Amino acid sequence: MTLPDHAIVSVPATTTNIGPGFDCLGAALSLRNHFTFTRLDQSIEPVQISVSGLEAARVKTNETNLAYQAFAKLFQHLKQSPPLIKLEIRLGVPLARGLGSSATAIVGGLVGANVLAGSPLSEAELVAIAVDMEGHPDNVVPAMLGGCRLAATDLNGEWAIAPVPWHSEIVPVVAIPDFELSTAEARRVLPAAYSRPDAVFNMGHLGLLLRGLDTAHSDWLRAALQDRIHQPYRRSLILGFDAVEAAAVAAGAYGLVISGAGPTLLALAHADIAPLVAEAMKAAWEDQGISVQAQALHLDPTGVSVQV
Ligand SMILES: Nc1ncnc2c1ncn2[C@@H]1O[C@H](COP(=O)(O)OP(=O)(O)O)[C@@H](O)[C@H]1O
Ligand SMILES: N[C@@H](CCOP(=O)(O)O)C(=O)O
Repeated sequence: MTLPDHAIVSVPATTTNIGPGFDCLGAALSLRNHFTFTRLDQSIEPVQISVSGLEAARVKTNETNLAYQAFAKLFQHLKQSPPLIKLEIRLGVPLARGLGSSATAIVGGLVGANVLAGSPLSEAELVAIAVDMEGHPDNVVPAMLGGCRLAATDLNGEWAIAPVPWHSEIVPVVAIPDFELSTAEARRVLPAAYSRPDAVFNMGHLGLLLRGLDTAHSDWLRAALQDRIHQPYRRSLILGFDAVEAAAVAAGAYGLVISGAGPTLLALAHADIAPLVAEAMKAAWEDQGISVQAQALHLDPTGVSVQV
């Protein structure tokens, strides 16, 4: 069998948690990173990496690059040496902002390696390795599969993944500030255990959110976006959170949550007012002296895609 020498892998950004769905709910968004893998016959280095686009200078160009680490991990899983490659990365997803940039790198590297290896692994096997590398499923699952997804383990510890219907009138609006917050740092502030009232609060709100996303029932959505598992501990890491939340709600959003581990803030809004909500969030954050990019996005239905 002749193995492919080339693969262009495109992976969407993701927004996760969406209020009460900590570490289990996430949705793919209409921003993408591209990873081009080309097999080399000869090279002094195992990988030659170049990065272009948004904040390119901040991405590592040696073997510690996360996309390359994922590429090498897949060959390690196959008990093979990774081929010599050139890896070209084109960035459209801002780094360390709570939009799943690390998940794009993990999914991009694993899928690129699988293509160059002749596609020996199934989608489910790739998802399992990706979750293992990322440490939680909510980014890598929608990055791989597209849409909004809920992921939980089954009785054997395998991932049971359900698509979450998302009403077309509900628009995700993101405000992306010009400062970073690493996911590892934002996880360190979380408690190790929670009270029964807090657990019950989040179970009820996650259930309500799933029904609200399906129906666009505004009262359910307004109530559902509350959370007691991560946001109470993280909001103080995000200067301007209260002002941006107040502005989004005043402009008519159903509510505002931290996207992933932050610092990007995500409002859900009816399609008719989404651009106004984006403007209000941007103005409120700029009033705090912070540069911000705000935009109404849409859900990415596709997930990872490959051109050989
Ligand atoms: N396209 C990429 N290629 C290689 N590594 C990346 C890429 N995007 C992100 N990373 C790595 O992931 C880190 C950010 O991960 P993380 O703190 O989890 O933030 P995010 O919320 O964006 O996933 C970056 O500092 C970088 O090391
Ligand atoms: N559930 C995770 C999600 C982290 O997402 P990221 O996009 O910030 O990497 C968490 O909340 O820690």
